[in-house]
Amino acid sequence: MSNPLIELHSFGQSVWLDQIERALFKTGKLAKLIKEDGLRGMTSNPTIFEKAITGSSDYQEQIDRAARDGKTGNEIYEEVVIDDIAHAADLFRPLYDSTNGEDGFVSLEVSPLLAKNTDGTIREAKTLFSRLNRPNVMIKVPATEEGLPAIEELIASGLNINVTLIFSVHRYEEVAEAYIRGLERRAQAGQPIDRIGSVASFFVSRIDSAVDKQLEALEKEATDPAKKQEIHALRGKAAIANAKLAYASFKRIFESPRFEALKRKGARVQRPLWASTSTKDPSYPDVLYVTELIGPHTVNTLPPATVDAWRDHGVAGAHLEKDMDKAPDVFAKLKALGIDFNKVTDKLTTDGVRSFSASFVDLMRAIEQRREMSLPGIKERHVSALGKYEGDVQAALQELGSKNVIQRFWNKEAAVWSADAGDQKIINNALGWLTVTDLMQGKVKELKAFAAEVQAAGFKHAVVLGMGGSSLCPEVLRQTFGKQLDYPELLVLDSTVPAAVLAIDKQIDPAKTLFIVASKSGSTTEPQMFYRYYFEKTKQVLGDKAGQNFVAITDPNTQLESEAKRDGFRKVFTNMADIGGRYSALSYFGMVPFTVMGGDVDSLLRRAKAAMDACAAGVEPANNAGAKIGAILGALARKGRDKVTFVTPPPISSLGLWIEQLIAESTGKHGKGIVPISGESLGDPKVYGDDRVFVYIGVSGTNGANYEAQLQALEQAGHPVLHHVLNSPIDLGEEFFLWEFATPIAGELIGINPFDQPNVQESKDNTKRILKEYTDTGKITQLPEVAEGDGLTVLTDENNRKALNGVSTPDSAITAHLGRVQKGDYFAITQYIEETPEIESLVQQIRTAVRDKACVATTTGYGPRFLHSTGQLHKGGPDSGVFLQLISNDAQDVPLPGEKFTFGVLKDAQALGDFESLSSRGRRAIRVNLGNNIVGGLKKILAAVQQFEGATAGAARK
Ligand SMILES: O=C(CO)[C@@H](O)[C@H](O)[C@H](O)[C@H](O)COP(=O)(O)O
Ligand SMILES: O=C[C@H](O)COP(=O)(O)O
Repeated sequence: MSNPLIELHSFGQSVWLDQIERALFKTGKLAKLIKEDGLRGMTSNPTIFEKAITGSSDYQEQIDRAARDGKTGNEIYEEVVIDDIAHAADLFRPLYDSTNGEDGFVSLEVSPLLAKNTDGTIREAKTLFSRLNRPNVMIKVPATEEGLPAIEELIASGLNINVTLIFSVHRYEEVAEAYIRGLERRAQAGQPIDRIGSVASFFVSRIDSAVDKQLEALEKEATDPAKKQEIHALRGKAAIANAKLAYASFKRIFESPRFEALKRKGARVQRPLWASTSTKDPSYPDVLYVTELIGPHTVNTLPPATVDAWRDHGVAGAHLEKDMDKAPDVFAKLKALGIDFNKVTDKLTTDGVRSFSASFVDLMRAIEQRREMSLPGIKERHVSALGKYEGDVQAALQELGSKNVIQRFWNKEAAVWSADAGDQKIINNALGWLTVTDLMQGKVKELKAFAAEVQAAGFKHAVVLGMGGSSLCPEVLRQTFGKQLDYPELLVLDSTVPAAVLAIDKQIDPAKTLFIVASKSGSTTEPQMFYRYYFEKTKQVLGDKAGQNFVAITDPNTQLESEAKRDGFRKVFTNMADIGGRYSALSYFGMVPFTVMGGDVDSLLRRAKAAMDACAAGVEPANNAGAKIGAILGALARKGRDKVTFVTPPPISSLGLWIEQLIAESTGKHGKGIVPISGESLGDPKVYGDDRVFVYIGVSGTNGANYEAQLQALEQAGHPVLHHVLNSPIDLGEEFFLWEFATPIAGELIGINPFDQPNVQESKDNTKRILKEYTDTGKITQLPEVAEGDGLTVLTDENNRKALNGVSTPDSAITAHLGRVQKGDYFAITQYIEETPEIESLVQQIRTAVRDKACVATTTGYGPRFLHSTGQLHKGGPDSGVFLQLISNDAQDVPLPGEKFTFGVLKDAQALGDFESLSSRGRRAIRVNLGNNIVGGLKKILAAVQQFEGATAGAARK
């Protein structure tokens, strides 16, 4: 009996298999298909690989081995797919050779995340082709606009290319043109063209699925039975008609004199390859897209079920060229019904890229998950070199054990931290974060559904409007993971500086932006103002639909919750009330923005869960990952090493922003506190006093090695050094939990309540008073001037002025201020100015100069952001801070709807309120007004600091 699969070849059609999985080789099934069914090639795509790799255990051993060898997720992916493609290509090689390169090809697609990136596609295609190093491999490139030039270039470079995701005849023709141009370039350069293989994968069934859906709706709407019938008759017609038109173009193009010239040099036609040829509508024959598309110089790539169906009951015949002239009628009828076919094919292209990308991302995440399981656990990745402090830390761990602190912590006993009834009330309502990871793991589905809704609504940006605990985690995640393909870009606004607001304005279109108003209390001034400002702007473009561009994250029953309901917000995420701001990273506050930006929330929470387990009640202090960090910080702080210096290289360099708030706000009170130092560059051991402990947190396989020598030198100089090596950036989930757990442990050891922030309110109250003064009088009282000149003005309160000893120029005021720094102090630069790369670089240069000249720890913080972070420590912590507040004039101010004050006035009030809080405590502080020229002013401050005579590490100063 003849085999219908083999018969297709006598009509000029090659059957390829649209499938790959390791079992095909292991069972010998592929070899059998080639031998017995005349299979002549094979195609893969990201969805096929995703199903193969995640759906069987065949790949696990290889992934585990590669992970243990230190390979990244991407390297593992390439290794696995390259192995499969190579294996298949080797099985097809005899056919390739015997047909002189006509058939026997196996295709591997470039990452679909490169579909809009011409250069990236070219680079990756060349890498894959050369790594495979086999003549019968085709690299698949999507037929996007950006894919077309890549196709031409790759053909010209001598690669075999399978062009995928072609839906329209117009795009098909562009693909053929790119192929021919590529060949012409080669021929002109005198290179051979007889061994270049290429197919154009024209997608079939998806056309019917999309058109039929529209026809079904129209049929439902139609009342006239004849009309209904006419519409019904068009179902299942568009895909084949479209393919026939593409085939007509194929013939015209490849029978043209232009191609004839190439043919004479050995060129082969670029065969149309029918893809997406399994039947989707069960009411159609299961071999519909095989029967109708049989013709010379074509390929049909069939999934296994269609191969089996055709073998079983396929009847071959030359149908493709039948009724070609009737194909245009189908489109004329669709047009008459109002169906825009171009729109259909455009959408199919976009959806096709999106769906391959989604498969690819899911696959990478699955590999990552598997990789994680084979990698060292938290314990093995944490190393601490404590030197002479080892005994102190052991004693602290014993103290924790004897007081049963860990079990009591998990039992949520407020008495661990305070005997005071007021404190206990706060603590009892602040420990929800301990178990929020479990809760959030149950909400992943809800979060992902929301992200899909946001994606489908076409938002280009998502902007978090919030402060401190409600914005810092999203800021870290945004900086770490960056824009994800097909998801809105995440931005965070946590500044009232007009230039910062304008910088966001410049980037977004309110009509295409999702605003995430994030405020635990729901009444914090800044998010309230941001909300008002952007709601007004959005109303101007969307009218009473503006609420659809807003979501809120807030506690139950807050002012924000009722406003969100009033304004018709798209959604309100009601967070758990028993989680304080700085402990809310793993709750809705961190996870909603992360999911909306397309982040891998599953993995992040899984990593947090692993950290939770490593801190569990049953794990004794010495082995308890979080308790150990807490014991080290607490014990060292008690020994005067209270400056925890974080070294966090890219890609997680922003992590310090988040940890800084957690530690400073939790421990900086009642004259005590641990001072987090983040973002300070590493220096020579001689610039550090004996008040430091260093914490390196880096991602394995990145640039950690660059820091090794410096960290070792610090260790040798007697500084305690902790190392945390993350397997990948997604381990931030682990860090979030670990530091949340460690900080209250350290707090217990130094004797404070880590869950309140008694002095934050004070600056907020000052701000309110100053704003009232402004609305009543139209101005803000200024601080007294100390010195003025060269564009800079130095201002401060009476006590500080006296301490500066009659200085007359800004330079001398700055150096005199530096002269007040003593051993064990920290120098804090608090800048209420916009953050640009140039400004940030100058601020860091000033900071480094201060550290190196005065030999003290330094911090920097953009206002008003730091008021919700290190601001608590500045006021409530030890009197070891020396402050340099920087302000400037605003080149452009931004009015606030419904208020008499502007963003600029609000920022000025916040800066003054902050200064007054420091002043009322007799803190050493000056303000420098940079005037209109921020960059110029910063350069002058830098020069002044550089003039400072300096100190040697640890030297006491007056
Ligand atoms: O593009 C090629 C071959 O070049 C195919 O692998 C192609 O990706 C597949 O046929 C389709 O993705 C399958 O689509 P569908 O049947 O799921 O609609
Ligand atoms: O850290 C928290 C900030 O002070 C903001 O508070 P909020 O979330 O209540 O607006």
